[in-house]
Amino acid sequence: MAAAVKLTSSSVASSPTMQPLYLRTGFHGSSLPSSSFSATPASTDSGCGKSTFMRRLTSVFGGAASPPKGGNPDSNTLISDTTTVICLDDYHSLDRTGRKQKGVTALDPRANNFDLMYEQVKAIKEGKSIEKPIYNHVTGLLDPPETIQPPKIFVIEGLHPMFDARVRELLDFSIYLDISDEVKFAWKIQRDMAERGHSLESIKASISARKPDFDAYIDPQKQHADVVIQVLPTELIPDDNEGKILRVRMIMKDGVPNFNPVYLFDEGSTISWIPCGRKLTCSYPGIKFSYGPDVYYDNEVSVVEMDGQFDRLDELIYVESHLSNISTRFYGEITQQMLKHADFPGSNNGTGFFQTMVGLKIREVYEKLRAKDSPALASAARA
Ligand SMILES: Nc1ncnc2c1ncn2[C@@H]1O[C@H](COP(=O)(O)OP(=O)(O)OP(=O)(O)O)[C@@H](O)[C@H]1O
Ligand SMILES: O=C(CO)[C@H](O)[C@H](O)COP(=O)(O)O
Repeated sequence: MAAAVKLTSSSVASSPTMQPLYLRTGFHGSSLPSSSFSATPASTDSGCGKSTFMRRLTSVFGGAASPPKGGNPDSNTLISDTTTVICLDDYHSLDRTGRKQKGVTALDPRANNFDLMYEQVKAIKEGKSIEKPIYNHVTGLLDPPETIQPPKIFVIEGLHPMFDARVRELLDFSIYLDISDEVKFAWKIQRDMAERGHSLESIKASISARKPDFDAYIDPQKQHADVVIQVLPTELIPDDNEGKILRVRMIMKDGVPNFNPVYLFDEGSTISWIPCGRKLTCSYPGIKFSYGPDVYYDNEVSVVEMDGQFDRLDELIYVESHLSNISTRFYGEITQQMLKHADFPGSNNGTGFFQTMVGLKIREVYEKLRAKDSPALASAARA
């Protein structure tokens, strides 16, 4: 089963930043059905946290992810025991020079080969290996292809995981990381200025140059996602302009097969909860959770929201125990995952918390699909 997760991050798919991440899982091998599970952690723009989300996701399935052994050192692919994550940048049809000559950005559909993307995602779901191109981010060139074998869970992440209707149809689950302009800017500064030596002007220019195509081609994909993780500035500090405290909303489509939205206290009601006090340590400005039904792009959705940040991750179990439909295998699994990756960006706020929950949801969707195809195999996998 392959899950195609698209981060319209997150992705995985920047002002309002969206990154698409696609996760697709597929069965292969003679004893397995040819159908596959595909999920897409949605995609967002560059620098919106797709990679971080992918690391949380693959960790839920166990095993470390690494590039294909003995292959191109600039491969964008990550392989672990059960999951293979491919980056849709590999379907750029124009290299860096070609885009410059034609005056198009990588976000423009004309710079991407959607026919090949569709054919290859379909082939993986059918249990066939593919010769996938590689876009080399170091040289800006298209390198010779690499062989991708069909994994159990196939994740596609990048800018356009939900752009092409044919590819969308193949996805078993999809996620979009929707980062607001303010937050995207703060993250870009943190990484590109502090860590990569870029100037403030060049970061602003790069965001502005991408914005028209981002709004035209990337952002609209979020309407197709099963889950959108929206990252906004806090509302707990009036006129906050630091962008360090975040308000994060997990928007979950109702009625998605094999997926039951997470809820707080009482399913379907509208809740506002301040968990700070004897069981949860909170420093200024505190933490506020909200939950309730809503409508998003004409779809009925359930939304869980967290504004603020955790002081102590070991106390997270208190919050976890008040959430339901979280798809954990044992009491405290979310807290355990958060503690395991305490050094990842966003581990003290709703970004890490909700990304972890989405990882568990993808695992559950995968297992349910698998159980339908082969009940015996699914129970063996859980054992
Ligand atoms: N949840 C978060 N909280 C705070 N900062 C974050 C978070 N996620 C990502 N960042 C910041 O954004 C940067 C980029 O994260 P990451 O590498 O995961 O993004 P990406 O979308 O994969 O980027 P690219 O596509 O450019 O490789 C991180 O170095 C960090 O500074
Ligand atoms: O949006 C991007 C990745 O998500 C990149 O900008 C795109 O892939 C082009 O790459 P490069 O900037 O290395 O030429």
